[in-house]
Amino acid sequence: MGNKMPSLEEELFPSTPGKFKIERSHHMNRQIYRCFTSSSTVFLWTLFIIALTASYISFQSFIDSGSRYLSASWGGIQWEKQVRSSAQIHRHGGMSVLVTGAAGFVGSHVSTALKRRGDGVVGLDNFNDYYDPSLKKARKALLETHGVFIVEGDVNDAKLLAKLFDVVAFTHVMHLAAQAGVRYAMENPHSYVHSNIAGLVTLMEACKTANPQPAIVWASSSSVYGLNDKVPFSESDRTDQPASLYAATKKAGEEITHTYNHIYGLSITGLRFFTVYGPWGRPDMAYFSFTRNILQGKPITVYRGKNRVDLARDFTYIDDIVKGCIGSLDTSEKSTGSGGKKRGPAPYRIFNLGNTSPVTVPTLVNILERHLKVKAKRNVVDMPGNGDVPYTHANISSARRELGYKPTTDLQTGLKKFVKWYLSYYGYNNGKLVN
Ligand SMILES: O=C(O)[C@H]1O[C@H](OP(=O)(O)OP(=O)(O)OC[C@H]2O[C@@H](n3ccc(=O)[nH]c3=O)[C@H](O)[C@@H]2O)[C@H](O)[C@@H](O)[C@H]1O
Repeated sequence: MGNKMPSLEEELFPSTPGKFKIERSHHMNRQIYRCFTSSSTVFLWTLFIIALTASYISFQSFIDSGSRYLSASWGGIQWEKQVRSSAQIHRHGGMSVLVTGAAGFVGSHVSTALKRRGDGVVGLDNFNDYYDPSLKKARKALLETHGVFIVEGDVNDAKLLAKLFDVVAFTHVMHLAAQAGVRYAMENPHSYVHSNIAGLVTLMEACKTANPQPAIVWASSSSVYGLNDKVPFSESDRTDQPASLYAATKKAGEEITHTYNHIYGLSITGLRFFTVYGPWGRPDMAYFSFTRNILQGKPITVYRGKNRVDLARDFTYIDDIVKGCIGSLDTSEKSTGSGGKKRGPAPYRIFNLGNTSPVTVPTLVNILERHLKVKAKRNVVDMPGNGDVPYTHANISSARRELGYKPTTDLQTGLKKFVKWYLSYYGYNNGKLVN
């Protein structure tokens, strides 16, 4: 009877202090030990899992960056050095310009002109095969002799754009990278969405985030006038009736850039180019492909409009366009935002850059025949419903007033220069192929 069963409380907290001490400390030690061993196990396991996750993530990013450096042609100390040196400004009050589409027709000419007068220029081009990439490589090689470095990459590559803005505080972006061509849009519609819409948005995102934000000048197109039949075309005319997907993406570009101007304070100038031609031009364009076919004795297809009316274009010579581009860069005011925040209103401008004297396509062929001294084999067909418009004619009074734009080259003179370049580039001597 004397052996009373200890209560739970007594077992845990016995009344004899010494015992309590011993018992308690012994018990507590066991508890603490148990507790410690279990929490240390958890702790160690947690540490182990964190370490494992961290090493997995860093391994992944190592693989990612490794493969990026292996597959992409950008990045690294040497690359950054080339970018910085190309962006170097060599005149007082000069600018540093990122030229997208720098290996393209207009891009290569604008880049050369900027570099010549002492501005910093970094090119960006994806060298796609819409037309012979060897012509783009040749333009690149020529630009290198002028000290312009072209980064091989796409405007859809946000990481590359961020890197470029990280390496150089560009004051301006001359955005000329695009999927060009009116009729090709029926063959490959998605390439227009990829370059002219998605690529433009990616570039705008990079520009709005950049600090300082650059001012942007970019290539829209005369094709935005679409079915508008009020001539000459003025910037305030209707542009809501595009005749091709190409035109629709350029018009969308005007709206997209307007949004970035409105929300983020980006300074925007959109240039509506009118059928630009000249040396180092685009082989997909009529004057270029006609020249090739005439010299090779192949027939050319000349489209004709409704009621047998000849098609006509306000053909504009490349040097005039370059002056318009540079005038736009020089007069564009600064963007007002920084770090993605607007600080005040910024300018939003649109200009026609044309020649103001439309010429019919058959007249274009006559001029080429004279310069080439070869008769064309013409195949005249009714214009298929492929996105073409019958006639373009620019009213350039805004550009004249605000940019000092004044075209000086007529089609006859401009084509003479083109033919001279064509013959020497493709190795013709007196019209005969020499290599
Ligand atoms: O101003 C623009 O915004 C656009 O200009 C240019 O488009 P277009 O004016 O269509 O130039 P281009 O193809 O040289 O055809 C010229 C004429 O030849 C006719 N044409 C064409 C090909 C052919 O085989 N036969 C023919 O008669 C044809 O019907 C047309 O009447 C740019 O390519 C474009 O990217 C965009 O920048």
